[in-house]
Order: sequence, then structure tokens, then C-alpha cells
Amino acid sequence: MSPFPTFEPTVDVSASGARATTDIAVPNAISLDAVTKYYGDTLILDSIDHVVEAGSFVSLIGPSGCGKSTLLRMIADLEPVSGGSVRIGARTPDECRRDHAMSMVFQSPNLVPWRSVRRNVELPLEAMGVSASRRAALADAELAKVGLDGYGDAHPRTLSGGMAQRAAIARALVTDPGIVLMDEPFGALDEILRERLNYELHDLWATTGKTIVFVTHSIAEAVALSTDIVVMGRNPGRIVSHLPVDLPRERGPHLAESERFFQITTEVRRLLALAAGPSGAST
Ligand SMILES: Nc1ncnc2c1ncn2[C@@H]1O[C@H](COP(=O)(O)OP(=O)(O)OP(=O)(O)O)[C@@H](O)[C@H]1O
Repeated sequence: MSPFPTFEPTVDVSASGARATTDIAVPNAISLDAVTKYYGDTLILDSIDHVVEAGSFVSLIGPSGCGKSTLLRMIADLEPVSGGSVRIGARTPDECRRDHAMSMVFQSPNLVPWRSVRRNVELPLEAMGVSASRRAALADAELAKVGLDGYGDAHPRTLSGGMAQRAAIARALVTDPGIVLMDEPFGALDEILRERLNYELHDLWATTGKTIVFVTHSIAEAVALSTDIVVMGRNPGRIVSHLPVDLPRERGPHLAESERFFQITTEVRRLLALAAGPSGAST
């Protein structure tokens, strides 16, 4: 017999509360109702139903090409849906984006090279019409939170990859959005830095109560950070499982050595193998 008990709480999305309901008006909850995406004649995402609870940290994981980024971009209002609807509380993604209540972080920091770090972080505040002195104060405060205190006058080319990504995160958080969408934000960084930034991000989430949706290829990263893991399959892209992660809210490197961490990573790996199909294509 296995020394570890079977992992139980996988939610079968075909018959569960993971389905969207139409009456979710909680700010910062994301409701996906039969969300469908075609590129040309190709069905990319097939009728996605899911609710991201307000204040949760949800990781999307699945084989390459299953539509994780596309789904995130539709929530962010960067991509139109072909069918179904996305609601954020009582608002549309478009309303939420225009209110600066939602922001997105990409794998590449995309800092404007000719603006100082501070003036990069100020960009969304400029769009909101915030005064220059207030912009600078807010940007400096946000830079301090991500460990870039004193780097406001620096230029992006002088930052390391990890520092540039912290600046991008400061820019995403400076408007205090209730929802942060992150598409493999640490994917280009080395393992040690990535782990450090992961736990910093987790602390930030734990202290602010924001809703975070995080795309990753790393099972360990998903388990270490999330309150929920959504496993996607492909051809066409769909949700195959939703796993609540019942690890303590307080996270850190010690958790990766726990039995429960091992059980959950094993279960996610099993679900991913099922999602990838017989060819066993990697995530
Ligand atoms: N603008 C586009 N036009 C046509 N097809 C697209 C476009 N963007 C994405 N696709 C296709 O949609 C599918 C899903 O792509 P997407 O990038 O969302 O997947 P993903 O799960 O994020 O992949 P990865 O893990 O490799 O980043 C892929 O087959 C991709 O080729």
C-alpha cells in the first residue's frame, strides 16, 4: 500500500460548483460562462465554465497550446471572446480595465527603455490623470514594496532580469488593482531567483487579498503559490480539473518538503498526463 493517502479533493468540473453562475456580483470574482474562442475556423477554447473566487490565487496549468494565455488575455480584455461571457464582479472586462481595477504582468517586463524606472511605474497613473507629485510618491512606494527602493531614477537597461520584472510588477500594482493576471511572469528567470520572487509574490497576495490568476508550466510553482489549481487540456482547450490546494496559507520553501505538497504535486502531474493524452506531450 502507498505510504500516502489518496489525494481526494479534485473537483469534477462536469458536475460541480466550479460551473459559473450568473448572479456573482462579488467584486474581484471572475465568472467565466461558456467562454469560447475560435481563431479562424479553429476552436481554441471550448465552452469554459469556471468561477475564480475573489481573493484566491489560481494557477492555470496545462499542455503547451491548450489556450492558457488566450484565456488570460480574454479576461484581461486584450482579446475578444467568440462566445460566452466573462464577468468581473458585476462588470465587464472592458469596464474593469478602464477603471484600472485589473492589471496584467507578462513574461517579458516590457519596460519603456527611455523612461526611468519610476516613470515606467507611473505610466498607468498618467493614464488616470494623477498629478505628477502624487504619481512619483505612489511609484516610489510601490518600488519599495517590490524591493527596488532607491532605483526610481535608474534606467531599465541597468536592471537585472529579476529587477526589471519586479519593476513590471510594481507598475501592475501601482493602481492597486483588485485583480492581477500573470502570464508566466518568472518564466525567463533562473530557478533560485524565481523561487524567491514566487514567495515574495505569495506574501504580497497574502497581505493584500487581491485575486491573482497565474499561468505557469511549473507544477511545483503552481502548488507552492496557489489556493486553487485549474488543469487544462487541449484540442480543443478546456478545463479538465479544479483542485483546491489545502496547504496552509503561510507558504515558504519548507512546504516543498511536506507530505501534502508531495501528494498534491503527484496529483497535478497525473492530471496533466491525462490532459496531455497518450502522446504524453509536455506542459
Ligand atoms: N493570434 C493568434 N492567431 C491564431 N492562433 C493563435 C493566436 N494566438 C494563439 N493562437 C493559437 O491558439 C492556441 C492556444 O495558444 P495559447 O498561447 O493561448 O496557448 P498556451 O496554453 O498559453 O501555450 P504555451 O503554454 O505554449 O504558452 C495555440 O494553438 C496557438 O497557436
